[in-house]
Amino acid sequence: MTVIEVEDLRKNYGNTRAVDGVSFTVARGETFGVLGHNGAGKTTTVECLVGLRKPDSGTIRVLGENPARRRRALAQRTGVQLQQGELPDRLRVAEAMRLFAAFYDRPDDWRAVLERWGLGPIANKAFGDLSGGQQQRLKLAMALVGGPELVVLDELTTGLDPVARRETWTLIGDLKASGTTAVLVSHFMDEAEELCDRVAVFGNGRIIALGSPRELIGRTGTGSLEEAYFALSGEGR
Ligand SMILES: Nc1ncnc2c1ncn2[C@@H]1O[C@H](COP(=O)(O)OP(=O)(O)OP(=O)(O)O)[C@@H](O)[C@H]1O
Repeated sequence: MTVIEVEDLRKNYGNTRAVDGVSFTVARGETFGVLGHNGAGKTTTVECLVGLRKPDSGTIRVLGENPARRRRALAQRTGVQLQQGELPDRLRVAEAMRLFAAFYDRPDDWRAVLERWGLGPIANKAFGDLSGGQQQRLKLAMALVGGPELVVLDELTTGLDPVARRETWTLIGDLKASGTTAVLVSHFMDEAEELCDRVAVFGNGRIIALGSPRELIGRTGTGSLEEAYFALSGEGR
């Protein structure tokens, strides 16, 4: 079943063509990577998917709904972690989970989610006292407490040290294994190669390549998704 369908999406900011005719689909259970350089149109696309921005034209269906019209209904079925997701420093882990669970009509048991994502031992710690990796783990748990059918994660591992990044990869692996559909926006090609079933490479508001990491590596005759990305996007090294 198709969870996301985007057809000829366009969005301008004044004279800037942020998204310029983007089409793709995401199947149920798929982990789909949205890749590309700064300003390529990734965040705008994802914001349209979750109903935070209204497209100028094109059609979007997420879980069968139009996000621009049905944002609230979709928010009950979707977990979102966008770039600017800071929490108050003094908010404790358990409080954050309880608060987020209250946004949903039928949330999972937040204590169980907290344990499942390894946050039990730090449940009483304040957000500001957590390590970067722990903060990301909490944000991921918050995105999942509603028991979503789809999660959208924007630059989940930006700013994390290598150990915390790997830990986060393991969490995403667990999420994948649970069958949850995921859209990952990332700058990191190694991450996308490891985690994503398919990726869309964005450039100047368009998709310049779409396929599994293996297909893109094969198509470009390169040895890694990072090399394939450079070959496809024409970015300098
Ligand atoms: N609110 C806004 N007002 C005006 N221009 C914007 C706005 N948001 C984004 N843009 C512009 O639209 C284009 C696409 O931006 P967008 O944030 O979607 O790209 P991105 O691929 O997510 O970039 P990054 O990796 O830096 O987050 C850029 O040229 C950006 O400067």
